[in-house]
Amino acid sequence: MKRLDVGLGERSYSILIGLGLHPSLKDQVQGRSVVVVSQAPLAGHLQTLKSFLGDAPKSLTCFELPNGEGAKNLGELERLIGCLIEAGLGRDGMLIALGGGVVGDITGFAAACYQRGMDFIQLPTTLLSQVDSAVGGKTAVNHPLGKNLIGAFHQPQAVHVDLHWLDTLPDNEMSAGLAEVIKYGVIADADFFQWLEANMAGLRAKDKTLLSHAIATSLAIKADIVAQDEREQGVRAHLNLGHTFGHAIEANQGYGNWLHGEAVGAGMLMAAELAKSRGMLDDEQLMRLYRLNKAAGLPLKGPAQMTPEQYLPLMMRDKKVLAGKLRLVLPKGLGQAVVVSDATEAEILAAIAAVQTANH
Ligand SMILES: NC(=O)c1ccc[n+]([C@@H]2O[C@H](COP(=O)([O-])OP(=O)(O)OC[C@H]3O[C@@H](n4cnc5c(N)ncnc54)[C@H](O)[C@@H]3O)[C@@H](O)[C@H]2O)c1
Ligand SMILES: O=C(O)C(=O)C[C@@H](O)[C@H](O)[C@H](O)COP(=O)(O)O
Ligand SMILES: [Zn+2]
Repeated sequence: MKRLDVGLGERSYSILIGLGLHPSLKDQVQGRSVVVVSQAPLAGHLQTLKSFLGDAPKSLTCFELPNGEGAKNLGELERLIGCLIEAGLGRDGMLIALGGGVVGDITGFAAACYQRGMDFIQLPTTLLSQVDSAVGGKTAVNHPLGKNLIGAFHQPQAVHVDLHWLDTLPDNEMSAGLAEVIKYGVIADADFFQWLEANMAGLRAKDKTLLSHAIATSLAIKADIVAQDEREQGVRAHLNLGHTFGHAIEANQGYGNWLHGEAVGAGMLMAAELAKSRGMLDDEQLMRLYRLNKAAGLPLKGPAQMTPEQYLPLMMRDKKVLAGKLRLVLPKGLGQAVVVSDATEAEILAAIAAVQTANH
């Protein structure tokens, strides 16, 4: 079992990564009224969780969210809050998110809102949620006009990562998670990027030793950044590499038609093309990113029907926009990132077009 700590003073918590659930999870729910939020594909894992918790909770209610990104909306949030009220949850209750980023983000937001704030635990079951969304306290639902536009910063009490959960995860969801893993290499760790180049096939084959290393390295980077800048006033923006483009793709295509990780994968290439045009990335570094995304099974282009011009208004809804100016995260070589606020429309359109016409 590996343990990492997210150091946020009184909001600090631990991340436990291993095969099987850690006994401390039982202590965390002991004697409390619990609502577990999950989805249909997790039915087997939900049964295992219920058996593991046994009679530790005072009561346990299950709430099933519909499948897919389309469920991360205000209507489902209202339905979930209705379930909490009917289950008689008070502020001393506990929410558990058993699922991927969709379950984690909406459950976290419900925990932030319900009775003005209650505890919740993240049990992330997709690779993406294990390396990224379960940690850091960004909680949200989508608005039809933009991703994650309604949300709050609200940290979980604990994050438990059981590698067994990934056994049932479909291949395209593994690839989506690998996009965020690659992101950490690009923004913060050139050695990790190189390690990913050497081990991508093994990761896709779900080798547990490799996955454990990739998850722990990713979360160590994320925990360090979040501890420095919980509310994204500075360095946390680096975790958004590729997302200004990627969120535009998700909103344009209709939520769920492009997976978040797929859109981020294409978005990272667009940011990298822009960085190359500014001399911040050389040809070889750019090619390495294309090759690594390809090895991860990620798309190497944005949606064919989406024109570069269609990206711009959606990108302007990004939460990093300040004083009406778009701020973009760009790679600076491999292993570092910077935020720029002077990218012109022409540069952005050219970067998108470069990805759309590249032949890799
Ligand atoms: N809060 C953050 O910091 C943060 C970070 C990254 C992404 N996100 C958000 O996360 C969401 C994407 O999360 P995701 O990629 O986990 O997608 P997801 O939550 O939609 O899960 C993908 C699919 O896999 C199923 N599934 C989950 N675990 C499974 C398992 N073990 N076996 C079989 N099926 C399983 C789910 O039911 C779902 O159908 C997006 O909404 C994105 O905006 C948030
Ligand atoms: O934790 C962060 O900070 C991130 O940016 C992680 C991203 O992978 C994640 O998709 C996040 O939800 C995007 O943030 P947003 O503020 O653009 O919604
Ligand atoms: Zn993301």
